[in-house]
Formats: sequence, C-alpha cells, structure tokens
Amino acid sequence: MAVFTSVSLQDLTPWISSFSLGQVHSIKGISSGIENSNFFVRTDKGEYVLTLFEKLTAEELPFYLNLMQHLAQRGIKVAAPVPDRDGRILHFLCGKPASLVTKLEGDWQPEPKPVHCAEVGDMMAKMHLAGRDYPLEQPNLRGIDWWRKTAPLVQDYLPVEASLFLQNEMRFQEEFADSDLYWKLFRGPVHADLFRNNVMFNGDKLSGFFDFYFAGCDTWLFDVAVAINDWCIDLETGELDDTRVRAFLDAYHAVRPFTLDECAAWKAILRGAALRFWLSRLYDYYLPREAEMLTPHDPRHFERILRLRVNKPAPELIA
Ligand SMILES: Nc1ncnc2c1ncn2[C@@H]1O[C@H](COP(=O)(O)OP(=O)(O)OP(=O)(O)O)[C@@H](O)[C@H]1O
Ligand SMILES: N[C@@H](CCO)C(=O)O
Repeated sequence: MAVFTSVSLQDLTPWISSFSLGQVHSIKGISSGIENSNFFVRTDKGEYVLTLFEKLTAEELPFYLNLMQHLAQRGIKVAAPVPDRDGRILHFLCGKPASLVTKLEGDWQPEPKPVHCAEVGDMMAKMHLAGRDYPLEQPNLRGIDWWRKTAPLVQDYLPVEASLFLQNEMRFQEEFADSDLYWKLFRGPVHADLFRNNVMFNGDKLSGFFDFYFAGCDTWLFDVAVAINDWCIDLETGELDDTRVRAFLDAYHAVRPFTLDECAAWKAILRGAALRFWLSRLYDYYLPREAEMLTPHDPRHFERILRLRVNKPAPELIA
C-alpha cells in the first residue's frame, strides 16, 4: 500500500476547477511507490497522475517540477507537470504539496532487452543536452556529501569485513572527487535514479521518464552509471550483461559522444553509483524514519554490485 494520504472525489473537484481540464470523473490510488501518495485521475481531457508529496516540501519541489517542465518543453519524453490557468505547477491538496502530471502510456519494463536499454541511453543523452540551459541549481542531495554523513551512521551495523570495505570505498571516492579528472567531467541536471521502474514503455518504445525527485546537478556520467547498474545487470548476481551495456552506451554515445576524460573516469563512477544505493538502502534498512510503513529495499543487492564493480573489469566506455 502506498497511498499515505487519501483524496476523495469531493476533495478533488474544487481543486481541479483551477485547471482547464473540465470535470473530474474518477480518482484511483496507485499501490506501488514508497515515497509519495500517487493517484490516477480521469477528467474530460484525459488521464493524469496526481502526486501528494509526503516528505518533500514546497520549498524543495520547484527544482524538480520545473526541470520536468523544462525537459518536456524541449521534446524530452518525461512526465510533464500540467499548469493550472495561472501557469502554476506546484499546488496544495489535503494539506500536502501536490502536482498533476501527464500520464505516460504503457508500463515499466521489468526484464529489459538491448532494445529497451538503447531507448533509455538515447533519451538520457538527449535529456542531458536539453538540461544545459536549465536555470535552477541544486546539487545531487544523495551525492558525496550525503555519503560522507551516512557511511559512519550505518557502518557499525555491518560485519567487520563489510564495514572495512565500506570505509575503503569511501576513501577511494573521496580521492576521486578531489582529482582533476573528476572536475573535468561534463555535469548538469541529472535524474540520478533512473531505474527500470522509473521509465515507461509502450511495447518496445519508450514513452517517458518519471519520478524526478532525486534529480540534482551531478556529472552526466553518474546518471549513466546509475542506469547501467540497474538496466544492464542480471538481478540475481549483479553481473553486467555486456550486450545490454553496449546497447545502452552506443545509443547514448550516438547522441552525445563520451569524452576521453569520461572513459578514464568510468570505472570510478560506476563504483560511486553502486555505493550511493548501497548506502541509501543501508540507511533505510537500519535507520528507518518514524512511521515508515513499507519494506525497505535489500541493501545486499548493491553491496554485491559494488564488490563486482571493484573486482571485475566493466565493459569499456569508448570515446
Ligand atoms: N507520469 C506517470 N505516468 C504513468 N504512471 C505513473 C506516472 N507517475 C507514476 N506512475 C505510476 O505510479 C507508480 C508509483 O510512482 P513512483 O515510482 O513515482 O512512486 P513514488 O512513491 O513517488 O517513488 P518511488 O519510486 O521512490 O517508490 C509507478 O510505478 C507508476 O505505475
Ligand atoms: N531506486 C532506489 C529507490 C528510490 O527511488 C533503490 O532501488 O534503492
């Protein structure tokens, strides 16, 4: 269950009248998702997704919502916030910040093939280019500063060997973040959480990216690495599937060629992307927030992935 705040048709009817969407016909809670309350809403004009933000505040939301709007206006396939008659995309409903976005067609792809990975690589590269003139700035709030604060909070819950592994990996990432190479990488707004369940497909055609609420400014390569570590792996073992990796990277490269610096940084960034989710899953597992209702994701999945990225060569990035 993931509707934390209930919204009735009676709540919605006066609210929707500030949009040019006609009458509202139905509202239906969406059971998946662990961060927000989401609903499918049908009006005279079609179907939309209503989100009530359970943790993010009205001060934090403009970066994400305006980014989605900016990308949609530049032809990137994303869930687009629907403006009301005054052009506003951030609202309040039932005491929570709320927004209405376009409903993407189709479903997410639990077992991606190379064709799906290529679609995601292609659209991600287009998204990075389209984000270059996005005027708002916000760092990736799950970037190295957060890793630095979080690692000491979780390491004592781990067996000694895993705790030492985590500390070594943090040292490695600290050194990498201080290197000239790191600061030469292209950066800008990135999704930073583009897992399989955050992309819709209509058949084999990508219909859009959604759930931008971990987006921030970081290296473009970090976004690529986060996606590769989910889209192009065997979920049981965490091993990379070379065919899917190539399909993803080639499609990305065809739109926005990788640089020699990015090729040199690739392995370190792949490790960083695995470390980020190991840490967040450890944090959610051992230090659940008050009133947390849902089962946290398994942290060992990303520990396995990180160990593989450290110990095994990854398919190379080619400039
Ligand atoms: N724009 C959209 N179009 C179609 N379906 C959507 C859209 N946004 C959300 N959904 C549906 O709602 C579900 C939950 O959304 P989402 O993944 O954003 O949940 P969340 O709780 O906000 O985040 P999290 O992924 O962190 O759990 C998705 O799996 C998808 O089925
Ligand atoms: N994609 C994250 C969840 C937050 O959206 C994870 O799998 O740990």
